Amino acid sequence: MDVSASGFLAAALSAASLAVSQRGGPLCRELARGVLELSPRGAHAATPAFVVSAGVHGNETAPVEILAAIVDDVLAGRLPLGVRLLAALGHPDALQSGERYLDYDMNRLFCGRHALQAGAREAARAAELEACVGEFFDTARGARLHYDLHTAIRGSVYERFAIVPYLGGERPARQRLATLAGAGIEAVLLHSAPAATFSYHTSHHHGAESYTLELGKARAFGQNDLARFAAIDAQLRRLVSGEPAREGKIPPCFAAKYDLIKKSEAFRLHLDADVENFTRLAAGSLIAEDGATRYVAAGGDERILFPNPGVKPGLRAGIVIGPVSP
Ligand SMILES: O=C(O)CCC(=O)N[C@@H](CCC(=O)O)C(=O)O
Ligand SMILES: [Zn+2]
Repeated sequence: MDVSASGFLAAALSAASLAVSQRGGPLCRELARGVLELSPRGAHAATPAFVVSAGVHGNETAPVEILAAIVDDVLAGRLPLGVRLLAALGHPDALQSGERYLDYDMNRLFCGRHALQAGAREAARAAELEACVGEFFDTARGARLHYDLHTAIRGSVYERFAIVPYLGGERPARQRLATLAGAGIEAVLLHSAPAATFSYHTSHHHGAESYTLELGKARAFGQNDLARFAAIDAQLRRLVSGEPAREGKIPPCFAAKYDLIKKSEAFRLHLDADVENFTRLAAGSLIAEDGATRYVAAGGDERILFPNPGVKPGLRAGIVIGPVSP
């Protein structure tokens, strides 16, 4: 890592305990490496419980810098705390090496899926994070919110977008979409099936209002232009301090139609190497093929999200999406 880290981030990266004064400030409990629970004095069961995670992928560093600065500000008394906050730096070892993952994509290992990849370093960490959020939400009787902060490998037609985990066929309330817009979110993808992601885990197993937030392009520590993240930073600070969230105009919504699954090493993606997320797919064009399986665009404003032929066989190599009304 080529930037000097301090406070919460430095402690997580070096696997050291964070030295926190417990006098007067919020109550502070370290649940695991890089996982800190902060509670205002006088918090009770109905106090809103907010999980903010970042760095589930080790190459996505801007959200980590933002979350770490917020935690440091709360601990130093520069930002008031109005909720119970669980701040989680997802994968400190991958953050150290600047890689998306070390052995296996951790955002495919939640909902107990880690048991199927027991040898992977991410399996143990996914299980640990599941235990931390389980303990955190266990006593929460008020609002439960989870923002899992990411950045994307590619550029995007919509620079900042939210992914709503599958809600069993329900649509998120319009007010929730307005709150995402207030965080600078320009488009929303609704998943159409369960997944083994962190946001689906907290939504499905803990009844949280959960999102994966894609906030820009993935860059290494020291190379982020944090001004591009000002809207999410401001919204997080409002939510953490218990102020009303800012709302904006309902963003365009899309739904996942199907995943491009890389079944074998024969998988070929037939899109430009630099194609952006949310690029329209011309009707009838060949998107990808994998042996005898051919993925052809159906038209009707179909678009591509997260195309990545480099994933391990068995995993998602892209999502074909289409517009839906919010
Ligand atoms: O840029 C990419 O190809 C991947 C960015 C990323 O990490 N996205 C998340 C989305 C999770 C979800 O579908 O909720 C991921 O792939 O894990
Ligand atoms: Zn990610």
